[in-house]
Amino acid sequence: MAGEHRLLLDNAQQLVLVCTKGEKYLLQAGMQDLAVLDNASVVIGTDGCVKAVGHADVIRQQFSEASFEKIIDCSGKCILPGLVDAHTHPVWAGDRVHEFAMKLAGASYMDIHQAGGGIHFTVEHTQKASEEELFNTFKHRLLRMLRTGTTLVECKSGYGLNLETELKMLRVIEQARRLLDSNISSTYCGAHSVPKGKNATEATDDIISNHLPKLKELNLNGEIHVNNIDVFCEKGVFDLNCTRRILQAGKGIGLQINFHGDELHPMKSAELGAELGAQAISHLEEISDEGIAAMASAKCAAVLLPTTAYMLRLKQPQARKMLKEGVIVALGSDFNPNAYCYSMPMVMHLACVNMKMSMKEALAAATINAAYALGRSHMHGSIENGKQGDLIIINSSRWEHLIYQFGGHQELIEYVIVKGKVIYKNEGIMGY
Ligand SMILES: N=CN[C@@H](CCC(=O)O)C(=O)O
Ligand SMILES: [Zn+2]
Repeated sequence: MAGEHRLLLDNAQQLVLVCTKGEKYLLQAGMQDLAVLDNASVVIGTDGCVKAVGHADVIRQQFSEASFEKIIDCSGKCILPGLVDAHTHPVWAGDRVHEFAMKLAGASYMDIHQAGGGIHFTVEHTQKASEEELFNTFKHRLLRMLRTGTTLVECKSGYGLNLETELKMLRVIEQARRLLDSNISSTYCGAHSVPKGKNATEATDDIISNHLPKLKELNLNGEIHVNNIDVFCEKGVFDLNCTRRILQAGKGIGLQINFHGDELHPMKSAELGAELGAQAISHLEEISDEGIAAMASAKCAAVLLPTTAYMLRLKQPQARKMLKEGVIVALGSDFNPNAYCYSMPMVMHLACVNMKMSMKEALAAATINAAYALGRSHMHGSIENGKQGDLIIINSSRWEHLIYQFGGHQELIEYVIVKGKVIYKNEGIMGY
């Protein structure tokens, strides 16, 4: 094959494709057969998409007449798809390190929330922050995520609660979508908490009558691109009825339903999500057996968040039961001021140790299935012809090291590539 191409990744020890037949997601059985090639190469075209994958000698022969803007020798290294983080809250001002100390001393997440801290604390600071300040900190966080291998990330609003600040957050997400290399799925989460001075029904009415019509207008005229609608469906926050009303209204303006459910109390959120055709539901530590069955048959992805269960010492979500019963299991970092973790390699490690997933299951959950949870698995989540050329190269001869070396991703990840362009190269310590 002649012609000009953007990138050749030559002769990797292992090339982890994840899947090969255009699967939109992998269920438990498919996760066991994760597609991995030995001594393999990848070609990315000038449009940023994958043009060829295969054994190195075959690719060399096929492309002997071609020219490449860049060639990377991957001998002894592994190539994996860019990681997908299916759940983050990355736009905010004011950290909550003081609350971490309170939780270590025994306070629960809800104790702090009901005393006016938690999300309320972050809302107060985010409302006061300028758009520029929010963008700068958000940018820094996205760059840190990229360095840990995340190339597609879901980003929520939800620390504004009033229309003005929610829109400020969504504009910040939009600016990043336009200016930075990260691929972003944007989520309106105005129902993240009940704002001070309103009850849940009043907040629900405000969202449906004022927030969503404005979002629809801004989405239509292209000022912002919001993809998903989210609600924190929880005892003392938004009950099932308010959640249903908000999600239905969001779906009515064309947003995918992707919400927080069954985290601290059993709420029947999973049953509701399945009924409403939700693309995904996150947390699910308290899901019912009926909820698991309903999500499996509705093909509604379960976005499990191992950092939250770990930091809040919650019971672990039942990953094994969900996998066994045919639920599409995905992973997210839940990066937020409560769970300060950017790293999907660490999330996969926690999923393996605490939720008893295998490394293959964790990788599928952090790639193709996380992309499915965002409705993006036709272009992301695996290395297949026609998909976006988002990849990471690790300096190890076995891909499992990305999960095994807890916290070792900083040294292991040598390149992060988005649309065939190297956007991060780890140069190591000076002089070594
Ligand atoms: N549970 C609700 N929302 C977040 C926490 C947000 C916060 O505490 O600021 C979560 O997914 O864990
Ligand atoms: Zn969350």
